[in-house]
Amino acid sequence: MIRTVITGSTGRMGSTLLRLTHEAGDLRVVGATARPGSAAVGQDAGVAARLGPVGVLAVDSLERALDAGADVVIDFTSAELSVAHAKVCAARGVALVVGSTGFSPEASAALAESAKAVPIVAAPNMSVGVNLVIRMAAELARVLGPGFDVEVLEAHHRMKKDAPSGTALRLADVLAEALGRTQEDLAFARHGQIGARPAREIGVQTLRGGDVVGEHTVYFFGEGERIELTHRATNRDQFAAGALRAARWVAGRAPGLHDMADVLGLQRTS
Ligand SMILES: NC(=O)C1=CN([C@@H]2O[C@H](COP(=O)(O)OP(=O)(O)OC[C@H]3O[C@@H](n4cnc5c(N)ncnc54)[C@H](OP(=O)(O)O)[C@@H]3O)[C@@H](O)[C@H]2O)C=CC1
Ligand SMILES: O=C(O)C1=N[C@H](C(=O)O)C[C@H](O)C1
Repeated sequence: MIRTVITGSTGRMGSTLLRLTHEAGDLRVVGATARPGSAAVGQDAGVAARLGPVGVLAVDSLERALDAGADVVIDFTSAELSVAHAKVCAARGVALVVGSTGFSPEASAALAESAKAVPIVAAPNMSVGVNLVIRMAAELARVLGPGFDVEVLEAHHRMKKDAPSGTALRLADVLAEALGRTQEDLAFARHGQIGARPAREIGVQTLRGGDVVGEHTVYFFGEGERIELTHRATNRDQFAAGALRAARWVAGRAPGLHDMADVLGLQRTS
C-alpha cells in the first residue's frame, strides 16, 4: 500500500484525488489538509469534501498530515503553497506529485531545489491524453515547419486563477522549441492596429467562463488548409488518474525533478 497524503482536500482537484485514492486498491489515504481556520479542519476529510467518510481527519498543515508517516504527497493547490509543501517533503524525505500551475521562474527554481532531496513529479496537466497531444503538437510543428501560423487557444471555468493555463504555456514552449522560436515570439494578447501577423509569432489566447473543465486547441493555419489539435476534458477524473499514476511511479524513487513524460515513458519535448 502506498501511503498517500492529499493537500487542499476540499478543492476541485483535491476532492477528486481524495475519492480516487480512497477507491484505489494500491493506495491508502493517510492524511489530508485543508486551509487553516476552515470548517473542514478536524472533520473527516471525505465528509468535508462531500464524498462520505474516508476515515482520515483533515488537518491544517502538511507537517501534521505527515506525522503518521507517508510515502507520497499529491498536491494540487497553488504554486506558492506547492513550493512550501515541496520544502516540507524535502525535509521529511517524502516523494511529491505537484499538479499546481502558475509557477514563476523563482517558484520553479525553488521546486527544483527541493527535488535535489526527494523525487518530485510536476506537470501542468496530468491527463495522459493531454500529454500525448503535447507530443503530437511538437511533431506537427516540426514536420509542417515555418509555412504554418501556429496559435494556442485554451478555455477554463470562471474560477481559474492563472492565465494562460499551465498546459497552454507548456504547449507554447514545445511549439517554440520545435520551430526554433523564443519566448519573445509568444503573443499573449492582440488589440488595436497590430499590423500583419509576424511569421515567427505563436499566439496564446485565453477564454474563461462557466464550468469549463479544461480545453486546449493548437491551430496550424496554412495556405488552403488548417489543422486543429484539440483536447477537451469533461470531468477532472483523468487529471486525478494521471496524478495517481505519477504517485505510484515516484514513490520510492531517487531524488530528481520529473515530468509526466517520464512517468508515461514518452520522450521529453522540452
Ligand atoms: N496538473 C493538472 O492536471 C491540473 C492542474 N490543476 C491546477 O491545480 C491547482 C488547483 O486547482 P483547483 O483544484 O481547481 O483549485 P481549488 O481552488 O478548487 O483548490 C485548491 C485547494 O488548495 C487550497 N489552498 C489554496 N491555497 C491555500 C493556502 N494558502 N493555504 C491552504 N490551502 C490552500 C484551497 O483551499 P480553499 O478552498 O479554502 O481556498 C483548495 O482546497 C491549480 O493551480 C490548477 O491550475 C487543475 C486541474 C488539473
Ligand atoms: O485550473 C484548472 O482547472 C486546470 N488547470 C490546468 C492548467 O492550468 O493547465 C490543467 C487543466 O486544464 C485544468
